[in-house]
Amino acid sequence: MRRTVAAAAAGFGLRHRAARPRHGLAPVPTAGAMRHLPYFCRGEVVRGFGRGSKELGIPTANFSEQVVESFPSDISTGIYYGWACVGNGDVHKMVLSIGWNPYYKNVKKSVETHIIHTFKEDFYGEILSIAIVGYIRPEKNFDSLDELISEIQEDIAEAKRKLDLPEHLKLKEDNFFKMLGGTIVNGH
Ligand SMILES: Cc1cc2nc3c(=O)[nH]c(=O)nc-3n(C[C@H](O)[C@H](O)[C@H](O)COP(=O)(O)O)c2cc1C
Ligand SMILES: Nc1ncnc2c1ncn2[C@@H]1O[C@H](COP(=O)(O)OP(=O)(O)O)[C@@H](O)[C@H]1O
Ligand SMILES: [Mg+2]
Repeated sequence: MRRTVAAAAAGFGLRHRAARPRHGLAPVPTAGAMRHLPYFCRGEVVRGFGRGSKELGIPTANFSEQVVESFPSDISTGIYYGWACVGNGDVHKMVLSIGWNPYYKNVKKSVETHIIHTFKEDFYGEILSIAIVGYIRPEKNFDSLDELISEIQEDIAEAKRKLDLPEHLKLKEDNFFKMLGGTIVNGH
């Protein structure tokens, strides 16, 4: 497993210290999120509750419990963005949710990646590789499913914009994504 490059992460953190202010709320501190970035991870895609595609229209590739537990225990729950590839496929932009999905009151923590790309078919059982490069916001509860969906759509728009910045684009080319069929980390 590749972890934080301290110097890069420190500079990164200063520029991204505050989450975007929404609904007039003050930005929240994000030290617990940024300290670990960029964070690289690989693992098998497993089944979740099947809500992403059916209820939200936004599928999320869920990591196994073992991979979830391999994340740093002090990484902030919340919504992140970065890069992802399935197997040895192309690298795409992604948004990621880490936590308990308060709208659904999940009992187990999940780490779920929505890849900003249209796939022809599901890829359960495949190896998903991700580089988490930035933090967007904490997880929230919502009064309705429509509010959750529109917030996720905003996250996707923000991720698309941010990932076009040169400091993020360079991670798309990282050697981590070039180890085709190479070492699988996190025990998978
Ligand atoms: C970008 C993004 C943001 C999300 N934000 C929230 C959130 O604020 N609150 C929440 O309860 N769930 C949030 N989720 C998680 C969804 O509720 C979850 O992906 C959905 O329930 C699908 O779960 P499943 O994979 O088990 O089917 C988010 C997911 C994504 C991809
Ligand atoms: N763009 C995408 N991003 C993430 N997963 C996708 C995407 N397109 C198709 N999928 C497939 O959809 C599955 C996720 O759908 P979802 O409804 O969240 O089910 P689950 O609850 O089993 O995670 C992924 O495991 C993957 O096989
Ligand atoms: Mg899912």
